[in-house]
Amino acid sequence: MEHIFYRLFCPGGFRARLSMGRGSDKAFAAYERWINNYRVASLWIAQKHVERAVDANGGLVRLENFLPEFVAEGILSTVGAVSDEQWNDTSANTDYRQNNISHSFSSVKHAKGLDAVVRLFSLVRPGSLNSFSAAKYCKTDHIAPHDDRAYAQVKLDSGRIITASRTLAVIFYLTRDWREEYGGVLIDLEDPTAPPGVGRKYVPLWNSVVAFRVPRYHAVTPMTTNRPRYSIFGWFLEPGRLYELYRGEDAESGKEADRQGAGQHKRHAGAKRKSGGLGTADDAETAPGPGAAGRGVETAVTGEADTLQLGSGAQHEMSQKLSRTNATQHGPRVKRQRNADMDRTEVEPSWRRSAKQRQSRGHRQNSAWQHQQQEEDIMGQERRPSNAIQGAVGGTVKGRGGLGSETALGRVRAARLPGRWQGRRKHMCVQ
Ligand SMILES: O=C(O)CCC(=O)C(=O)O
Ligand SMILES: [Fe+2]
Repeated sequence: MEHIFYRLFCPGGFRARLSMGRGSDKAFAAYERWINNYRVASLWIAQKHVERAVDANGGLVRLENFLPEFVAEGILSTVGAVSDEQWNDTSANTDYRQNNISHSFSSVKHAKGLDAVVRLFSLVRPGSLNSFSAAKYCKTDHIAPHDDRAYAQVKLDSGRIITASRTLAVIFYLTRDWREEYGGVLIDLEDPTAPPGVGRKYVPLWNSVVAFRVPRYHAVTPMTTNRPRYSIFGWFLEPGRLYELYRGEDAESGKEADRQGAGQHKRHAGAKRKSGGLGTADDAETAPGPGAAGRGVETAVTGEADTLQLGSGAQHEMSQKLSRTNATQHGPRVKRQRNADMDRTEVEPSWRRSAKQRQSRGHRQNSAWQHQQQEEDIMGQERRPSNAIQGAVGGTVKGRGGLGSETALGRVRAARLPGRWQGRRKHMCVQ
């Protein structure tokens, strides 16, 4: 309940809107032109070479000044203008019977102008399945250690359902002048240069991206300020079960890990949690933060709907209902939970529109190329899976994201995964 209380004092969009300052209408219009211009946006993102940078930096990288300043401002205005009612509560308590760990924040996938933002970040890995949302952390919000491992079942246009795994996490920070003492610090628990169990701190930096390969243990420290911490976060997925998922055997070791540390996350033990519930339709708006971490096998069984989005050009869509399986993997000594929520990324309409416009203007080739490219990317994977993916789909292969990272995991002192999504409960964030 504590986090709900603090959200009452977590000022929202009004202030963010002002942040564009004088002439903000003009600036915002320029932002809208930029973000809706596929060629400009895709070239900009492409020259960031995010994945190359991730690999060159041991699996996690921070890229500063990621977007043109006025674009970052425009995104902050867009996210800041999301109303309190639109933010979805994304929280759970530590509850070993429910196999939950502590996390809380607010998230939203669909709001005015947000589709364009989500679409922009899909360009980090064009033509791939992805799932992005906006996040807002208020005082006491946090995420306990987790590794983001998760599956999603994706229904292709052909009707075939494939399982996909998160493989790359991307977070874009909208935090001006943030200070460590405000909390909300990202801790990379697998940085080889950091003391074991302590990790490396990434104080959220305005207009920066942190990207890392999944799985990778990390956490967000509890917020101590009423200043909202806004971000865009999400994952790219690849076909196949590319790592093992938790099966529940390690619940006891998770308890042990909990005893050993990360005690600050227990502060939310009193929060209300929807008991045993699977995701509701509204959970689709709830972003898959902590590892959809927990979104578990139950969901798959019940076959809840989900839609993921194809990155890049955007004319093509996976407008599918997905029955969802989500779970994440833990190494030894790791607490894990599973729960249900949904993660629906609708197709971005405006680029699709502009594609049509381009076609009607005789620029067919460009948009047709994008469409075909995406279709080949996904369908090709479906028709001609790599050996790794074939094996993974068969459920026998530990993919590159799996327990191969056991060495690193061994250094994680206390790792617990976030818990059950709370579903419909909305936030009250007032000025
Ligand atoms: O916002 C961050 O710094 C990390 C968020 C995160 O780990 C998540 O949403 O799973
Ligand atoms: Fe995460």
